[in-house]
Amino acid sequence: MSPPMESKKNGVVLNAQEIASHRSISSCWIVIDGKAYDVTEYLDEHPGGAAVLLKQGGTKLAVYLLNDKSILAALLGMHLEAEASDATAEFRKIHSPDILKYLPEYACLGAIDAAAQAALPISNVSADSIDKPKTEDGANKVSHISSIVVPNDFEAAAKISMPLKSWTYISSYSHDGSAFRGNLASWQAVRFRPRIFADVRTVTPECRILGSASAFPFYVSPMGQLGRGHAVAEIGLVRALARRGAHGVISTESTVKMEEIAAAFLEEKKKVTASAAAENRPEAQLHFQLYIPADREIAIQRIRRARATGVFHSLWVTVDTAVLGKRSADRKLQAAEALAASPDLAAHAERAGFGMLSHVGSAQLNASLTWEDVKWMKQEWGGPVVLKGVQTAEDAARAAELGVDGVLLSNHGGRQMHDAPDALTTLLEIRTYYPGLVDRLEVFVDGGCRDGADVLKAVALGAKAVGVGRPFFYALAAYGEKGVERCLDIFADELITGMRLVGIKNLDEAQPERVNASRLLNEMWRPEKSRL
Ligand code: HEM
Ligand SMILES: Cc1cc2nc3c(=O)[nH]c(=O)nc-3n(C[C@H](O)[C@H](O)[C@H](O)COP(=O)(O)O)c2cc1C
Repeated sequence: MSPPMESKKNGVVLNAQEIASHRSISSCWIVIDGKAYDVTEYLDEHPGGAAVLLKQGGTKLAVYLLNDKSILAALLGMHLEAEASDATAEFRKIHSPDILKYLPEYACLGAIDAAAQAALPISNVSADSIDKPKTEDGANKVSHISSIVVPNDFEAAAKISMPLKSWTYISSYSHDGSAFRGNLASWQAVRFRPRIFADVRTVTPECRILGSASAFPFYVSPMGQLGRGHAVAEIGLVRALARRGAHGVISTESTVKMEEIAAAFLEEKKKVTASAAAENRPEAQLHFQLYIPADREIAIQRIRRARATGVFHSLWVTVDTAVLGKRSADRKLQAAEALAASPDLAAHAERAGFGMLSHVGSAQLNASLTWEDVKWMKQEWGGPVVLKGVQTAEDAARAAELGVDGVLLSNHGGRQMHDAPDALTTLLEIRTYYPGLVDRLEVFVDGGCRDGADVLKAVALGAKAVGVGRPFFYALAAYGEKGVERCLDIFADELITGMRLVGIKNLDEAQPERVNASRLLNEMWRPEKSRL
């Protein structure tokens, strides 16, 4: 990206009229937080597409520093409705607070003065401005939370309550969804072998995750951009976790600053500590998920910031994202949005399905990582490290050799390599070819788990805990933090009922013979048969 002509304006105070005149594909300026940015050269690189930026051209995004509005509301326990008319709210609910770092320095044209700021029109274009197709029966009311009884019920509620673009972001998968569907199917391919006469009046699903007590062997997976679901965003999530004594992993791409998430979590935890201690319940715990950007310095700063909060127990480094997977549904929407925005964007719309367009820019991800990088990450963090997105037994074994504390077998919810294995099959691979490995490091699985009882299947096969993603995003989107609490309750209830019906009093009794995984074993990779 070469510096545009306007960069020479750097440092000069710009007036409103001048800014307002830059709203085309050949020159597009936007104002964020009292500063003008020339995003002309960024139009083609913006992972959210050119159309959304062009629609903001020549206007100001009147930035409330996110913390002022949505966080305050969250802390006060208010349910703040998303502000459809304020583009800043749109900007903030999609992007992590650090996002402007990805614009090159020369894109910042400089501060604008108060008079110019006041004279500029406020953008009121929503980033979610694409109309939703009408539902078949025309019903568009989210049902009462009491009608949500299984995790999948949240999906329908979220679909009704969310704008199409945000809904697509959460529900989509890469390519045609074969890994996504494989994940869902894998859980049903394993059956229980229930035992009778086990006196299951009292059962406990408590366990330890990386040395820290957990009420359940499941946790909320890291998901970026929770602000797109609900104004309470990550704050609502961690407050619900604190109240239920559950574990959750916080994404690098969170819409709220990690320090604010940590503070809200601590505050809520303080309120419930006494009752947790009285009932002898484990306390909630947060972990931090790290995307490693191309610039190692940025990664190190991120790790240090996370560590400095003193809240995150472990670091989960995502290793399945050398580049972003091909998210077909998002790409189609971006193309449609560009075409609808302006005929000038036809060429852009055609390119939206390829390359950098509709991908996270290369600066955010890092395609050059090798096993060597594990050393500095471990050193920087200085606590438990988990590799998130391991997909073969060999890589899990290599991680153990390097002294990594855990591996999460995952295909990113079917959002990365579209023909990737499901986590349960990879777990079977580990048990078959490296039988001692589950005792050398903690093995986690995620992808497609939609039933609390299913968690027990993974534990029986040697997993420490199961990550659950989309159901919690949907729950938050449809019902705010109350939805997250209900989703946790549903998973816990199903798990405990499952333990009783299978005849398991505690998780030590969840051993491989309690499940029949023959169908998945049939599909497992067998080197002796694969040699060509
Ligand atoms: C000018 C500064 C901006 C930068 C540097 C920027 C950067 C990015 C980046 C890196 C992403 C990838 C997702 C992420 O990591 O968060 C993204 C996605 C997106 N951005 Fe921006 N953005 C900017 C402005 C805007 C504005 C003003 C809007 C509209 C209000 C917008 C709307 C979107 C949308 C809709 C997505 C797609 C999210 C998805 O569906 O995956 N962006 N942007
Ligand atoms: C909307 C969405 C956002 C996600 N964001 C991240 C992320 O920021 N970092 C990450 O490592 N994984 C991310 N993931 C992957 C999840 O952590 C997890 O691996 C996956 O969702 C599990 O599959 P499930 O949604 O079927 O339960 C995301 C998944 C979804 C659905």
